[in-house]
Amino acid sequence: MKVFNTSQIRQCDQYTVENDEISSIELMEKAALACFEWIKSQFSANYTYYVFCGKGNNGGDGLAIARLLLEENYKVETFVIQSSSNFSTDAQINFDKYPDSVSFLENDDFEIQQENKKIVIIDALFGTGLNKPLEGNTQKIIQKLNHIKGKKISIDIPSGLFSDSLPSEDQTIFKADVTLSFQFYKRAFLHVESAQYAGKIFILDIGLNSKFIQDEETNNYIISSKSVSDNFKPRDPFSHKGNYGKVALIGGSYGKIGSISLSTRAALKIGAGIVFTIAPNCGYSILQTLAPEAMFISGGDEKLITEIKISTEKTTIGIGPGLGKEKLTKVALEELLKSIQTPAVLDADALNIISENKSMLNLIPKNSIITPHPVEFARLFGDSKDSLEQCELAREMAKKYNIIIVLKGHRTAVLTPEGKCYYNITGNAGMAKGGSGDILTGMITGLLAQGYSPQIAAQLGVYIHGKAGDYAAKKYSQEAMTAQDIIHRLPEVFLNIKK
Ligand SMILES: NC(=O)C1=CN([C@@H]2O[C@H](COP(=O)(O)OP(=O)(O)OC[C@H]3O[C@@H](n4cnc5c(N)ncnc54)[C@H](O)[C@@H]3O)[C@@H](O)[C@H]2O)[C@@H](O)CC1
Ligand SMILES: [K+]
Repeated sequence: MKVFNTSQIRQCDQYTVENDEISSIELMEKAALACFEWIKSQFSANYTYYVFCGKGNNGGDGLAIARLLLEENYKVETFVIQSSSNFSTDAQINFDKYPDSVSFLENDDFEIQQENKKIVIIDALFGTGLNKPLEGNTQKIIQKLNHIKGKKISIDIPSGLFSDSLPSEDQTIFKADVTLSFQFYKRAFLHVESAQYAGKIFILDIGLNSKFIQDEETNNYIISSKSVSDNFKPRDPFSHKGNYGKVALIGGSYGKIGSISLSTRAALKIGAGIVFTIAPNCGYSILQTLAPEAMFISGGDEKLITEIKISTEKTTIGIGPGLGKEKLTKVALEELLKSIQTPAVLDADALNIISENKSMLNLIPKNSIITPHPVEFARLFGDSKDSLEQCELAREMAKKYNIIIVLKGHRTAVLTPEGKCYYNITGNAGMAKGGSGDILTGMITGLLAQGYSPQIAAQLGVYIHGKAGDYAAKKYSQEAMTAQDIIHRLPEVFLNIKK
């Protein structure tokens, strides 16, 4: 699913009005109707709705929503911000059509009866037309709204937030519980510094022109459930284990055998045919017990990996979880990287070793997948001022080193050597725990071994990992779920992809 910037969304709007049988006012009505239907499905008529509108098209949406609510006998109070600018053409039409009186706000002295707890505040003050951070009365109005208790819904985007950039710390922005956005994810919804204002995001299809959407180019995408199903390869009834690849997960050190055992189990559970684990000897009994389906290969020493004895020709390597950074381990990693010709997966301490020996970056085989979290990424490639800047740096590094970077975070992003960014929107805060990353490494390595291209293995891996995490949270709660629970929920994910 494509992510467009504000100017592309505006062009798409315009293209739709010029090429489809729909006028801009009809498009606004369609957008308002979609919001109204969503609101109706979630809230009863017992709520009082306070609708705050600006004078642009976002305000026009708000006025139309308020009218639709009134027409179905919901209790509605509508406010319009008084400003020197005129209503946009379509907002004026909706203002004229509004069947009740509205209150014009010159400052923040409006009242909302809070003893009646059932209130919904609808923010239709500013949308994608915001041209600078809010100040003066508009700023005060939003600050006051942010202190009022009630359900808060932003239309299209929280007022005060820009679609394509991140806010400064002192920027005033409406804090929504829910954002009902039209047709597309906005980049601001995909970065933690701005997404926190949007709450839960629902994308409402308002039928914008599909040819424009198909033809218009972008470098940013959402990994959709459809693209996952389209890329998924069901197992062939006539196949044998050799058809599903050979994996070697390499990692673990004394006290950190758990991490490589999680990777091993994830690789098995995601469908890899044959799985080896290369770990220090202290891991032997643990691994043979926790993952009896996998074979153990000694890493050469009791407590750390000092040698990696595996033919890399037909084996897909995933290396890093719990590996440690001992000098002998570093040498073993270096030797391994020099010997691999095919894409591998590098995580955790494998990346930390490379960040302490930057020349090793050039040893990473072409089209390999690295899976750093933001701190590991910064160690490898330097600091960034925020997550958007880090994402752009990752895009450059993916191109420069010809690798796929899975930048883990609130919304994990997969950056490709062609400069594309694929955001993952599955997953939840229950996954922000030790072990989640080890599992992701196992999953991506297991998918790569099964013949998925590195880019697709990375995309499927992050999507499936997040989705399994969502099933785990549903069953065990975000608080109580552990990384192992993510592995246990993989069956639900596969059964659903197949549906
Ligand atoms: N994308 C789409 O397909 C559709 C978009 N629509 C709506 O149109 C919106 C965009 O509308 P507009 O381009 O009219 O813009 P907005 O409604 O976001 O804002 C423009 C208005 O806000 C004022 N303004 C901008 N920045 C300000 C600031 N910092 N302080 C004070 N005033 C400021 C402008 O003077 C203007 O009056 C979208 O967000 C969406 O809600 C819908 O009507 C239907 C279809
Ligand atoms: K808004």
